[in-house]
Amino acid sequence: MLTEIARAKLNLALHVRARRPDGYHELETLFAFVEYGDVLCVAPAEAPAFQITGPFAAALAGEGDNLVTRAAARFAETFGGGAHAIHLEKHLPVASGIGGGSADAAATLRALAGLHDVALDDPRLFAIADGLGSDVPACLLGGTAIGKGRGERLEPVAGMPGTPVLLVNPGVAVSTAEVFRRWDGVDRGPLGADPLAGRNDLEAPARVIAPVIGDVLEALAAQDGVTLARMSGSGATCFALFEDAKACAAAAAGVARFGWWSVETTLI
Ligand SMILES: C[C@](O)(CO)[C@H](O)COP(=O)(O)OP(=O)(O)OC[C@H]1O[C@@H](n2ccc(N)nc2=O)[C@H](O)[C@@H]1O
Ligand SMILES: Nc1ncnc2c1ncn2[C@@H]1O[C@H](COP(=O)(O)OP(=O)(O)OP(=O)(O)O)[C@@H](O)[C@H]1O
Repeated sequence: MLTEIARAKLNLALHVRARRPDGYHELETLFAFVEYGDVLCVAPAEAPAFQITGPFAAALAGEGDNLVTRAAARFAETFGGGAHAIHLEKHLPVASGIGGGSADAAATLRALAGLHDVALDDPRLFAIADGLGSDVPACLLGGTAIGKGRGERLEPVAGMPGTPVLLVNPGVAVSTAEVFRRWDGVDRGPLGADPLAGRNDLEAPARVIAPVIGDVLEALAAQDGVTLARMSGSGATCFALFEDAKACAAAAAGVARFGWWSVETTLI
């Protein structure tokens, strides 16, 4: 059996540059990952089996089309390897901008590659990831990287490992497609030399759908020791980076009264 952590993805900055004829948008983003994530266990089995447990399992109950089983099916079509029993422990809020489903799909591919001696840099694995979603290649790479195109043109860059992060989600699921549809079409420029000085261009359209995102950002920005507070992906999860773990813990206590989902973790 192989266990993989499907770590949450953050877009430390996300610049939307243009809408393409295929309906997708050209992005420039700084991807980073945190320690915290879903837990995926994969073992060879007589017949395929898939089980979801954990705090956010209910949000996926009844959805036949999980990204985990889709990833496993694509892997089997390309590499064979027989049936597997897969267990997903769902800790990340669903449809929340931190790429939970994408991370699960990438963790599935990594686990199956490990079980069947497929190299993680095999281009066929990357092609499967690319076909499953815009964030899946970045999750397969799993480290800090600049993403261009739909997010699949990746260039690894130095990260800030160990930086304390507070994730906060106000409990509103936001559809990625709808947020992109509401983008105003204005190209506000590329990621600069310091991507942290950038922005998340999806924040404004996401706030129209879920105004509570503004409350989350305001609460995070007001905490002591915050170096950056921003929304991730298409929302509604927001993150704050802190000078030290003590400030992060104090901020977690500071926002607890709102009753939002929150997790203290670190960048990898
Ligand atoms: C917002 C981000 O999370 C930033 O990392 C990603 O761009 C979204 O990645 P994802 O959830 O894997 O998204 P996908 O499943 O590929 O696309 C969902 C929908 O979002 C829209 N979409 C997504 C990515 C992109 N570059 N442009 C888009 O317009 C499309 O309408 C698409 O049908
Ligand atoms: N294993 C999974 N975990 C979460 N969502 C899944 C999974 N499999 C399929 N889905 C579907 O994918 C949709 C998007 O979920 P996900 O949590 O990946 O969104 P997200 O956090 O907004 O991602 P992104 O940041 O990539 O936009 C969900 O609404 C759900 O229907």
